[in-house]
Amino acid sequence: MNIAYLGPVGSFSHMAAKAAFPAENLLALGTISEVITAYDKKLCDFALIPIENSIEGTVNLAIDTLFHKSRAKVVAEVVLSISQNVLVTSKTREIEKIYSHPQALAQTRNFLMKNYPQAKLEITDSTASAAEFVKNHADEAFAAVANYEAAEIYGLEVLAENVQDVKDNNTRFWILGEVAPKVDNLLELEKKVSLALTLPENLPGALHKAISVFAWRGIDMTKIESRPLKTILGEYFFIIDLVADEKIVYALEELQSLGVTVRLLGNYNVYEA
Ligand SMILES: O=C(O)C(=O)C[C@]1(C(=O)O)C=C[C@@H](O)C=C1
Repeated sequence: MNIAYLGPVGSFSHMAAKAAFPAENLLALGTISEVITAYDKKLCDFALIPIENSIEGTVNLAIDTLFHKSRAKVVAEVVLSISQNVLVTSKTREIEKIYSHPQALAQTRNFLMKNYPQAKLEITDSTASAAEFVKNHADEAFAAVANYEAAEIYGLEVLAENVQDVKDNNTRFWILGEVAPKVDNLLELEKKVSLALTLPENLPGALHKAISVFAWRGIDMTKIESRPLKTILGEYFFIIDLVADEKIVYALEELQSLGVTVRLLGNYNVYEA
């Protein structure tokens, strides 16, 4: 089986993909959009994308691409503990530029500002591509924020370790596929259902009415987030995560009668990597 993920090797997505699919063929792609497109074009059996981090929140590019450009279904979630490190080619130079994925720079913002106030922050498509870039510019005073494995893979030195601003740092990854993958090696944490709701116009209190269908049935909502519909300013869709519950089917019927458009993103098991 082929599993697409945000590469290159040594990214956190790579770690999550290895944890969920230790014996499968892993396909490193350059961007999150490319990973989703590869799945949509059936170039892989499963695709793994980062969705949300405990410090920095939703990975907007992933949610937006999934909602606006794809019909892919979420068939599993993997939660990975994230430890960020500052990687360099030489420990003796004053760092001029620090490269990383925006999520990783955000997770280490305070540490970087305090310890390298002179350094410019530069965005890359992944933490591992930052490490690769720093390796390929070994004569420059550059650093990458990336994981420990990337230091080994790209032959970089670890200048500072475990530098995220909140020590307990976790990222959720969604696995896109047609059927739930066999993930026997990981601990199952819970079962969830994720929905994307679009509210009808001209319905006062539409969001209140929509989420009340879960509240009065005692269905546990673990996340709600709005993202722009990309139509006009002030129009949104809502991502809702629920703890799996057999009453959800009735809640969906009620949403339909309210005129709420519901897309079932997935009904899946959550695993700890
Ligand atoms: O850049 C990587 O290594 C990724 O796999 C992406 C990503 C993300 O988008 O959140 C994954 C986990 C970490 O939170 C930082 C970056």
